[in-house]
Amino acid sequence: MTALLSIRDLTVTYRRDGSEVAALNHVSLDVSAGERFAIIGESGSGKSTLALAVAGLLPASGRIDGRIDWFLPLSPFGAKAPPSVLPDISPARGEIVLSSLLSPITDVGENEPSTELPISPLAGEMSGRTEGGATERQPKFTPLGGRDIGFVFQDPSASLDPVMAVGEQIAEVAHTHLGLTWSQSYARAKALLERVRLPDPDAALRAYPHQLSGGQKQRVAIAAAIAAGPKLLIADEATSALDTIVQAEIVALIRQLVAEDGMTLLFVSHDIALAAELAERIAVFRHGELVELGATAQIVASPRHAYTRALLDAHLGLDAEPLLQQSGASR
Ligand SMILES: Nc1ncnc2c1ncn2[C@@H]1O[C@H](COP(=O)(O)OP(=O)(O)OP(=O)(O)O)[C@@H](O)[C@H]1O
Repeated sequence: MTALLSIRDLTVTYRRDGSEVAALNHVSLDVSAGERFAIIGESGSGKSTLALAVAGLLPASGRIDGRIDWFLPLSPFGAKAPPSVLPDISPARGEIVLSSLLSPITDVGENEPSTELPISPLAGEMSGRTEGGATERQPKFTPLGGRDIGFVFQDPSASLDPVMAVGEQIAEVAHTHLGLTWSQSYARAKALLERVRLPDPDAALRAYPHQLSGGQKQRVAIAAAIAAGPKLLIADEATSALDTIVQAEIVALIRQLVAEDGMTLLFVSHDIALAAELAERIAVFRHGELVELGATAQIVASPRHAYTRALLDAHLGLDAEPLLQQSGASR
């Protein structure tokens, strides 16, 4: 499988009240294009930090070291993002590198003359390490939140604008990132509301978030996240606030949308059962460290790390059958 994302030696430290909190410690992993990849671990293990770092959404208090390399196909809408919507990545916070045409940087010279690439690996470099005195470069291209990366957060009430009709919120993504007219954008918003199976999409277009249930709001948030056709969908505890039945519906919806649109999924959850249901591979985090990474079947059937075993045991103690069935069904 072709890599979409390569993370190398990623370390994230937050500054808080004059002290430093290590959230991620020298994490390296690859995510393949088109795979469903889960990140699991207990609260505080660094899952959200990894998701935010990948999306370029870490808060200013987060210091990032290491590399995140992207292997994205070129956007037909131009390589340069409007500066106002660039993710918040400051030059001192690590290095994010983009390669194009789904070719790893090392392969660029072999497959395509780099002079013919609209975006060269160098031009795609987001920022240099300035603290060590290296040359600072202006951001020229970065995977763009909303266009290349769709992000679904745990709480849709916090991610949706309470005073904007949901149709407008979805249409705005399409208008901004796809260059559609407003009427085309609203047509796309309606089609997306149908795809996420909101009852009466016409009425839903004009609804405000407070008029929808928690599950319906999360469906709207998912519609907005995929409105520009991102390559990567990140769902960070996107079902955790929902009751079990709605949770299962949303997981099924995410699985379907990811398959239909050929997206890569980064599914962040504290729930190993949900992860096993959805993901092809699972990465287990503890205290900011990647302790185990493997195919879902291997993780569930023969975990190598005691911590993974403990997570499984904790789940099995509550509800043994579904996890095993779900992991079997996921393959
Ligand atoms: N903005 C922040 N400022 C300071 N420390 C933070 C910040 N965000 C996270 N942390 C700390 O970083 C560590 C990792 O947090 P993170 O939210 O990534 O973990 P998590 O596994 O996603 O947990 P949860 O499931 O509870 O969100 C924790 O110790 C947390 O307290």
